[in-house]
Amino acid sequence: MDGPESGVVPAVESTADDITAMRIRGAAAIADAAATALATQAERSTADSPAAFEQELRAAAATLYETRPTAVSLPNALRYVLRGMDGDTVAALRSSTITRAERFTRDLAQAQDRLGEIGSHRLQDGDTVLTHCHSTDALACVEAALEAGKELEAIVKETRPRKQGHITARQLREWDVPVTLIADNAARRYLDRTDHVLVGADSIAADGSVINKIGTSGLAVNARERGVPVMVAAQTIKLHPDTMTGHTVEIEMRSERELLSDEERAAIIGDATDGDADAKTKPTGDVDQAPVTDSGLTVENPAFDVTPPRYVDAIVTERGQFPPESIVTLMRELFGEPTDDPWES
Ligand SMILES: O=P(O)(O)OC[C@H]1O[C@H](OP(=O)(O)O)[C@H](O)[C@@H]1O
Repeated sequence: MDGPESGVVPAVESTADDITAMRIRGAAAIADAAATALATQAERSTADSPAAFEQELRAAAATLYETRPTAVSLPNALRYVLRGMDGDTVAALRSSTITRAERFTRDLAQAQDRLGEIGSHRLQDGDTVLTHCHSTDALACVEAALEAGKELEAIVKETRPRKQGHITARQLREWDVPVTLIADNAARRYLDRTDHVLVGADSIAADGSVINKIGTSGLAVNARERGVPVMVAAQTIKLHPDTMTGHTVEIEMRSERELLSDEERAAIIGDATDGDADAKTKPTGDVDQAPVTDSGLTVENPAFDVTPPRYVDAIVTERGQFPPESIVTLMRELFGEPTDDPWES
């Protein structure tokens, strides 16, 4: 149930819209926004019984959960906050939920700082890092290295189609790091000048596979061929508990409009009147159904890919750095046996 009858407040709907449209993006930022939205739901709820309050919170979590499928930090954040909802009265439930969400946000920031410090030890004075997309966890490693007095340079992949590499470049320039911005296709050539490939993650699977922005896997394979180590910066909130029981991570398929304008589509298929992309594609995020076209032109836009563990040298978390093959030990320790999602009841 969605909409006013579910009791979900407009602020939660608006956060969900922002995540779907990627106005809020990046796995950590999404988790932070989702936890904050649950706190807002708790604060503004007009539920008149504990059961109604809990039902509203579950509906709000479900609304947020439905936005994007790949970054596990989102369901991990929702689960964490909902499991802290405790009390026999609406007032007690409200206050425990808000406290839990605030704790989540605080812990998230602290974990990133700690991760950054650990990751910075891998970076030597004078090193050049090559980045893909924009990851606050990856940048935390650079920031900590700079604070330790090391000088670094960066080669920044543009990261089509949404060019999040520009966000990385802007942040690095604010820190005075010399930046060389390159097209994605140029990455292999620049690996000769690279000391570390440094990327973030949206999810880490139990076998140590890294699910990150599309293009990460090709970059990692090329880096291995060139002998350049690949370092993945990922807080433990990126560990995907369901993969311990054999589930795979859903790869988000985004709109073809991120790749192709109506005009470009019309130019390819040779029919200027036939440019309405929405009329020809299944909705964004539906991975089971490939876009359907009546023009013979199919456009696919996966947002993420899977890098097998053999191409990754280290996963850096706030709990230390791990070879990817041993990450499952940390997952068992943190998550134990997976249980049902609290919003699915
Ligand atoms: O949590 P932090 O390290 O900031 O970001 C992690 C990852 O989230 C982003 O996904 P998107 O841009 O939301 O599709 C990128 O794939 C990035 O590597």
